[in-house]
Amino acid sequence: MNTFYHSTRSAADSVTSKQAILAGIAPDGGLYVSDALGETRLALEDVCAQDFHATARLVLGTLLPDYTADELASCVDAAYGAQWDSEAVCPLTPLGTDWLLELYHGPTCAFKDVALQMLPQLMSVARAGDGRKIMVVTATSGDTGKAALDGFAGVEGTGVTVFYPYGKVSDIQRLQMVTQLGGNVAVCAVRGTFDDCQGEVKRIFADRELASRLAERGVVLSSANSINVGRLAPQVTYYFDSYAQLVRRGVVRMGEEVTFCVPTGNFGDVLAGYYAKRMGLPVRRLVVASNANDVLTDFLTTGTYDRRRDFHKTISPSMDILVSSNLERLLYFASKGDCELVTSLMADLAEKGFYTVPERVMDEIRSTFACGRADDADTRETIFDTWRELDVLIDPHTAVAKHVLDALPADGTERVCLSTASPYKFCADVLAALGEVTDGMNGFACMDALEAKTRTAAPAQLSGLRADAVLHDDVCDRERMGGFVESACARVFL
Ligand SMILES: N[C@@H](CCOP(=O)(O)O)C(=O)O
Repeated sequence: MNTFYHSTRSAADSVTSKQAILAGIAPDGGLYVSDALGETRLALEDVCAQDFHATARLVLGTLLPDYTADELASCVDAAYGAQWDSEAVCPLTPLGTDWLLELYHGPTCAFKDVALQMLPQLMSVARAGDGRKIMVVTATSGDTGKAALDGFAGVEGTGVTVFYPYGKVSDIQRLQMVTQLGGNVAVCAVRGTFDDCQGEVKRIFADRELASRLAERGVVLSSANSINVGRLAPQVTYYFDSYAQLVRRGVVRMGEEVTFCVPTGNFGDVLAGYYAKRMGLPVRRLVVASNANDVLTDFLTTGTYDRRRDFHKTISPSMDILVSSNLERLLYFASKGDCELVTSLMADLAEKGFYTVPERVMDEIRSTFACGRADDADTRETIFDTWRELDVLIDPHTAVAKHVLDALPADGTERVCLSTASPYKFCADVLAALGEVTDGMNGFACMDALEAKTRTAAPAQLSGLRADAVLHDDVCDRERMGGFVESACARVFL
């Protein structure tokens, strides 16, 4: 057996990437990592000469080595087909003197589709011949939820349960989730924050009694969040592919370094950029852009990660996160695989609410990562200026990243701003940022007004929501989430 992945908190037990994907999270609460990361560097000449699909096969073949080439080829074809409204999948377009990497051309209009059109394919291959059924339990601050629902709806042998924070996602994000069709889906709002949802989902994964009750029915739990390596690996593709687009446009010479700026919440997206760098992509800087929930900016500046702070509800809700799960993977790699250190830092976070990282590890992190923040006023101003000066309509998360990028001193590299969602998912706040009065207007009135003002068109899958019935109206407290998952398993699988 090709043993390849182990927990960030212990290297004692290894599993294949298929097993890691089915499990979602390691039994000790750590995240699955591979010490082979960086051993195989992708040939840039190949990457620059091929399309997104071929690069996806190359990236996944490197990170998930126990999948066969044929298995990956059919996963890639199924994940990146006609459900995308751009043949390029993730096109790169000019943004003034920088570049916009448009990651929202998939079925749910957010970057999560890149991985969540793929994860169900990877899981189906991994569970072939395994009679167990999988309930994919997902916490979302707005985008992952719908992308997971869309990806897993109707997939044989799997179910998907999504928890989102009540009143803390945009109107359109909520409607995308609560109108989801499918006999294997469940959606529930939670009175609390995304961190409450994610924290409880992790506790549910660790609940041995629940696991044994579900096992009696042949059900196991897994994750569609970026804690699952099957979520993370597909996101590496667009870093390589965007670099290839820059080379093909003639603005970057092969081998020349590039800077990426990433709107960041759970740290999965920017970590995928770090994986790309370790796999040979010439990256000068990965810039972590935060909104007013700037725990990562403070961490990268001071070396102390401190979640004991006020939570801010912002106009970039998908980033309203104070516990960025994937930072644990970066700590593992930056400490050169020090599981003991990672375990003690995570224990400090759980018990004291903060941890401080040794300076040598911070030096390693800072050699690649930069950071910055944008509050809501900065975000609105950036949406307004970008539209007025560049004729480019961007969503609030992208605006956070653009604000941070604009504030950085130029470093001579070409710079790519990751655009993580369609502005129409946040039409009320985008319309208001453009100077329009939105009082008393619902999401669809704002959508119509935004189309009229900007002469752009809302994606059909968002404007079509107005005709869809609300199918999921459950709301619960954090303590009831485990019970909700168990009932969902009973309904979906029995
Ligand atoms: N920003 C996310 C939060 C979950 O992050 P993930 O990448 O780990 O799924 C969201 O929009 O749900």
